[in-house]
Amino acid sequence: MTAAQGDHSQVGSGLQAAPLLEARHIRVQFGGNVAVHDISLSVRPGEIVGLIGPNGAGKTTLFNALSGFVRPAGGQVLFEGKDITRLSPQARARLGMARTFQVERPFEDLSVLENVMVASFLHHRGHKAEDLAYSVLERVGLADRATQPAAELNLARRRRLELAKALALEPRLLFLDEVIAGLNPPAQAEMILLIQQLADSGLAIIMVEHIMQVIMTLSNHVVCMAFGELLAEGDPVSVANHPDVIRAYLGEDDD
Ligand SMILES: Nc1ncnc2c1ncn2[C@@H]1O[C@H](COP(=O)(O)OP(=O)(O)OP(=O)(O)O)[C@@H](O)[C@H]1O
Repeated sequence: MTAAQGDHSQVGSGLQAAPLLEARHIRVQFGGNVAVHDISLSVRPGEIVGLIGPNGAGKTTLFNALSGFVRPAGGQVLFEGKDITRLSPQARARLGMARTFQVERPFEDLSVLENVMVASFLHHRGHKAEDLAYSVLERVGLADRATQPAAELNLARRRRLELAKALALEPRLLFLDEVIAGLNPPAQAEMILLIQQLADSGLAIIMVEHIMQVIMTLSNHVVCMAFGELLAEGDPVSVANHPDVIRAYLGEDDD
C-alpha cells in the first residue's frame, strides 16, 4: 500500500467549525450478525472523511445508517447537533443531506436534465427547478448532454449524473459511495478534481472508496473499519501506515 497524499490539513474553510454531522457509537445488527459495532465519526463543512476497510467491513452499512437507509440498533446520529437517528432519508434530504448509490439507477428513458430535475423538484418548482438542474449539470460537466437520454451515457457520465442528482438536492453534506472505482484513469482524475472542488466550496463529504490512493489523496480524515469495528482513524498518512490497517489489507486477495 502506498500513500501519495498531499497535506489537506488546512483544506476548506470550515474545518475548525462545529461538526455538521456527528455519529456516536453506531451499532447495526442484521439478526445475530453485528455489521457495525460502536463506530463514531464526525464531519465538518469543507471536510472530506474517507471510509475504508476490507470487503465486508461494514462501510456500506454504516453509510446506510448515517444516511437513513438502515435503522441502527444503537447509537445516535446528530445533524447540526439535532438528533436525526430516526429520520427517514427524505427528511434528512430536506435538512441538507444527499447521497449517491454504488449502482447508478437513472431513469433510462428520461433525459439527463429530467433525471436531475426529479431531484431539484424537492426544493423548487417550474423554471427554478430546471435552472437549478442545469446549473448542477454545468458543475459536473454534463451540460452538453442535458437533452440526451440517460440510457446513452457511458459509465463515467452515469457516475457524474448520479452525483448531479445528489447535488440537485442542494446538500450541505454529501455521501459518496464508490463514485471512482471502475473508472479509467482520466475519468478518475476528473472525478477527484470535482470532489475536491465540492469540498472547497464548503460541502462536507463522507466517502466510501476502495481505491486507497484516492482516499489518501482526497481525505482530511480517514476512518478504517474491519469486521464492523474501528481499526484505525486519523490523518491519511498515519492510517495508511498503521500496522493493523496494513495487515487488514495485506490479508485481502481481491483488491
Ligand atoms: N441487508 C443485510 N442483511 C444481512 N446482512 C447484511 C446486510 N447488509 C450487509 N450485511 C452484512 O453486514 C456485513 C457488512 O457488510 P457491508 O456491505 O456493510 O460491508 P462493506 O464494508 O461495505 O463491504 P464491501 O466493501 O464489500 O462493499 C457483511 O457481513 C454483510 O454480509
